[in-house]
Amino acid sequence: MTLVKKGTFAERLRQSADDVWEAIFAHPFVQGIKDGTLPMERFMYYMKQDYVYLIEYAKLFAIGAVKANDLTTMGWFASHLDGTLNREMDLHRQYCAEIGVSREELEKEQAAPSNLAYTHYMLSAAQQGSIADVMACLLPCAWSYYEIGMRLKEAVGDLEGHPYRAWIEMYSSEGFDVMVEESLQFMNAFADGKNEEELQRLENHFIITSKFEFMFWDMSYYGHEWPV
Ligand SMILES: Cc1ncc(C[n+]2csc(CCO)c2C)c(N)n1
Repeated sequence: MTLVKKGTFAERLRQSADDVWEAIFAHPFVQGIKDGTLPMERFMYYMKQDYVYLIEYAKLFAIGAVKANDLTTMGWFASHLDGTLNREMDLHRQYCAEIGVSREELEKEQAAPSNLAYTHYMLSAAQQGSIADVMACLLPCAWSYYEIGMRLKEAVGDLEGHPYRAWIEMYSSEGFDVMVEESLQFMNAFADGKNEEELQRLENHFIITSKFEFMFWDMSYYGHEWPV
């Protein structure tokens, strides 16, 4: 299940945020997806917020492509920019179409405070930093979803008739593990040769974006909106 190799920088990152990740796995929103008990109305709120999140998140792949030092890396970021916009977001468009929420309505969704803070933190760190900063911010998003997807699929077993089947299948699908594994390899390569101060900055990005992942689940479950 774990893709991380011992002694790598990625392992250091994973360990440094382990308590945050455990809180994510135990969160009632994630547990509710697993049991199928999460109210569909909360799930749809999450999907709409996630849709506008992904538009901003996808820009990190674009920044990564600009900051890449070779064509293989540039191509990897470009292909995931395409994948996010045209495949992952299709899942959201499909769920929304099923309950009568149009594409236009999805695009008009206003980001809630935690959502806006999360994407702005990543975009600022990515723009100011190197490709290593871009990857440290991107990683918790893809990697934590991979671990959630694997845990949920294992716990649920047969997904037939499960209300969140498409969601669980997307994040536990083959191909997604490849994406995460490649991200870890890039992270280790980008961290190579960096001094301790730089590594700590990357670790800090990883911990903060992991905490934002928790906040995204929390916001989706409790509906933390703008106070006025
Ligand atoms: C808040 C939030 N965090 C993580 C993901 C998952 N995710 C976003 S982009 C990507 C990689 C490939 O497109 C993955 C796995 C999400 N949807 N929403």
